[in-house]
Amino acid sequence: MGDVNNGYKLSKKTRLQFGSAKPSNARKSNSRSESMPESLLSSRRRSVEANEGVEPNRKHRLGGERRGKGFDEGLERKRGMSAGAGREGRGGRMGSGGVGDVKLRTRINAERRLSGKLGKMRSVGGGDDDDDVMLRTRMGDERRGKREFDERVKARREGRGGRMGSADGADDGGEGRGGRMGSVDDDGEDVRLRTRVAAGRRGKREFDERVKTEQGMSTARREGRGGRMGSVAGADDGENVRLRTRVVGKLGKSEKGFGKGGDLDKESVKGERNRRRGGALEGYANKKKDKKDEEEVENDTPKKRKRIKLDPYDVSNKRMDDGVSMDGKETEKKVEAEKKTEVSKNAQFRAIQPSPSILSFVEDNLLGRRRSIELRRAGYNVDLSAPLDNIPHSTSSEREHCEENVFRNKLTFFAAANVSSSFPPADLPEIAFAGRSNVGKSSLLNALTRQWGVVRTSDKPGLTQTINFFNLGSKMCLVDLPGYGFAYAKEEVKDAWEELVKEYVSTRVGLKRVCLLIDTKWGMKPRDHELVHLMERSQTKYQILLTKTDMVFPIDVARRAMEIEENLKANKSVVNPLMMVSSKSGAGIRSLRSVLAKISRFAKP
Ligand SMILES: Nc1nc2c(ncn2[C@@H]2O[C@H](COP(=O)(O)OP(=O)(O)OP(=O)(O)O)[C@@H](O)[C@H]2O)c(=O)[nH]1
Ligand SMILES: [Mg+2]
Repeated sequence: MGDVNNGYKLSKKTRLQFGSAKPSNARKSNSRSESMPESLLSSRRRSVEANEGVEPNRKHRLGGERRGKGFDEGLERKRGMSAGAGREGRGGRMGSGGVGDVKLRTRINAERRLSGKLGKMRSVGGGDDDDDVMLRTRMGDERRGKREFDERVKARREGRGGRMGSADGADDGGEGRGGRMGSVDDDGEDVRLRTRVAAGRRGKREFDERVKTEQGMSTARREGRGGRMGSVAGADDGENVRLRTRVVGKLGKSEKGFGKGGDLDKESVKGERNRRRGGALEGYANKKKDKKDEEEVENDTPKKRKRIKLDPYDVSNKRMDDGVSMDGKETEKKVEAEKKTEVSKNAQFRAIQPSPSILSFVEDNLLGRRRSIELRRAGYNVDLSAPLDNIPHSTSSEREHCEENVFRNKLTFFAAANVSSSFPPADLPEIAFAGRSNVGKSSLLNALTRQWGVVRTSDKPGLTQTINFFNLGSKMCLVDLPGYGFAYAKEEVKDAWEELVKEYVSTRVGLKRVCLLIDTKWGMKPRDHELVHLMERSQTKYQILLTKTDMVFPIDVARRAMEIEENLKANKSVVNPLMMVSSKSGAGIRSLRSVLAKISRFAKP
């Protein structure tokens, strides 16, 4: 057993180290081979065991020398082959050094073949066996086949055309235009494959030609040439129908889009489409149409449209100008209505055409709002209070005396009454001044007598709360009445004032005239009319005085005067003319003095 191991080890060392053996390696390998199982021992060992009777070491040495000699010869041959035809792939074998080496090389070659390196390897040792022969034959065939293939490709690139045939196969009857890649072994399988590929190319080519033709025909239809799409292959079968459908879809047009002259085999396309859908849509459409017809037959009367009923009190659906009453807006609308009424009254007021006498009176007395420069041009000294009550173009720095002698007397307060029983005895002709609160009654007394400060005045309505009697000398008595209407006083107090005034103007003996003061800006109010009716009933002479004329335009002063005269022209107790005054500017004061002086002059005690 130890010889066998030594023979195995020595042959390997010999191959690697040209036959030299080393005892140390033998010992090492011996110890290793003892553990090697019997099944793994190679045929090489068995051949060594066949040389029994020879000293193992000597046999090994002789064999190694012989093998070394044969190896050298094989190596020389191999070098020559490698430099010549061996490199060109013609094969060739290296010589064998011995019988044992044949199987070893065979084994090594088999291992190398398995590793895929066979095509490039050369046999190290000699010795031919069947496997190597077959292997080399196959390798040579492959090399030849590759070489021939390369030659064909080269010839084709140089433009010689033709087809790439197989190395040893027959031509399969191709068209010759396309050029075919041949296989090394042109057997039946290759023929079928080429046939299939060629058929696929022909199919694609025919499809492209069809598409091109149909595109040309569709262009011709657009240009009005009409015509019908035919089948490229002749018969109009299902394949052509599908093709046209694809072409139409590709062009982005339905068959209807080709115009009236288009004869695009609509039935075929429609049939194809229905065939795809299975006719389900058409059946559904027909059923729906039939059902609609039945409903129309049953209901002869046309359907009524649904009308949406709107809630008139629903604010959310209403436009703003619908006039719907909304919370908090009723009062606003009332105010707006009143404003409209006021606007209409103002419009009526502005439509009044004053009489020429009134207009001339207004202009002569410079009534209405005037500018100071205008007053200066008229010769009045604007630095004085109530300048228009002065003499125009006066050189005196002081106020001239009143032209009416009666008004040159001193104004003296002598009685106040809040009830009728408190009235003083009527010894002098009395002239009373009545009107709404804050209309300027007390101010007018001061302006008439030019004695400012005798009668108390205030911008606060309701200052005068009793009937105040003033003597103007011994000739005349001036009476300041409390106002009526709005005042800063209690309602019952105001009612008492009104009753007292009414009693005084209706029952007072010695009352020669009641000057009813009316604010020029606002005109007569209902309470003014009440007092007018009362004086009409009591036949008390009254005369209308427009006050605060300096607050409005002259034309409006004339309009107001005209308006009041028109309203009171039917009254019998009213004394004309209507007087227009301004305690502030003094306009119309002199005219009023003249009127009142006549009363005192002609009044009987
Ligand atoms: N611009 C202007 N203001 C006047 C005129 N007359 C009076 N006033 C002012 O009107 C306000 C009221 O004047 P009064 O004379 O107190 O009025 P009244 O009628 O006596 O008022 P009662 O005593 O409350 O009834 C005062 O501030 C005056 O200055 C006028 O002709 N023009
Ligand atoms: Mg007063």
